[in-house]
Amino acid sequence: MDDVHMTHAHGLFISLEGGEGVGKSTQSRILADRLRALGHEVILTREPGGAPGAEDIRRLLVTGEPGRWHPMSETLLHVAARVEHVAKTVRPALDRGAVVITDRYVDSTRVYQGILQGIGGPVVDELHRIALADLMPDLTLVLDLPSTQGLARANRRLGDEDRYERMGDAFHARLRDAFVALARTHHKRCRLIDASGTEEQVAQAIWPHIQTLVSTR
Ligand SMILES: Nc1ncnc2c1ncn2[C@@H]1O[C@H](COP(=O)(O)OP(=O)(O)OP(=O)(O)O)[C@@H](O)[C@H]1O
Ligand SMILES: Cc1cn([C@H]2C[C@H](O)[C@@H](COP(=O)(O)O)O2)c(=O)[nH]c1=O
Repeated sequence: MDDVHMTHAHGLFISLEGGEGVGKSTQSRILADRLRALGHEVILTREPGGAPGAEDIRRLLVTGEPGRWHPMSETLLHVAARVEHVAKTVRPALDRGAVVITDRYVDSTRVYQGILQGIGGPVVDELHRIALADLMPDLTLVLDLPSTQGLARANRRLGDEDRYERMGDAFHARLRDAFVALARTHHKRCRLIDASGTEEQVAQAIWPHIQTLVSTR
């Protein structure tokens, strides 16, 4: 079942999703630059993070040992970070008509915690309904790349924020499959993008979807 919710009135809400190192940050930046060049106000943000309290929570999630949290604690930390992010950054920007581009959002919780860490999709969706009033992106770009290639890219620029990268090869292979399945399930909102080309090729694959979205608003 698809899940398009139009719970904001003015701006455009775009999320980028996928496994580690698929190019979400790179493509978010390219997209923001292109939209700004057309005169749009663009807020480029990320999860976990994107607001002061959410960035504090991010440190708890992306550093340390892979098993440091119970999966439910981990889920609640991501939801708490998202509440701060949406309240302080996303909603105010959408309310004044800006384009918000976020590097990860609730689909990451659905896949990482809901599927891979066993919390269950319905539990994640219920938490999202309670805590975020079901706010969903207008468009989600799911970047797809074999997990070994993504991890090789990600490992080139790792600092100490490597907790998820250390969750193992099998975890990351399953992650890719889960994102592809999610994109197919939520096909009205999601676009599956082949992320194996150059930065420019991937950006060219993304742009027509953005033009369609902007022209229909
Ligand atoms: N199309 C591409 N081809 C080759 N390298 C790329 C491409 N896109 C991004 N990279 C490089 O791969 C690395 C990871 O890219 P990026 O940070 O954009 O990915 P990400 O999906 O945001 O990663 P993470 O989920 O780990 O934060 C960076 O060093 C970036 O320069
Ligand atoms: C939003 C969100 C994120 N995660 C994980 C996925 C990533 O490994 C890290 C964030 O690191 P990035 O380099 O900024 O992509 O957090 C998660 O497990 N659940 C979530 O909801």
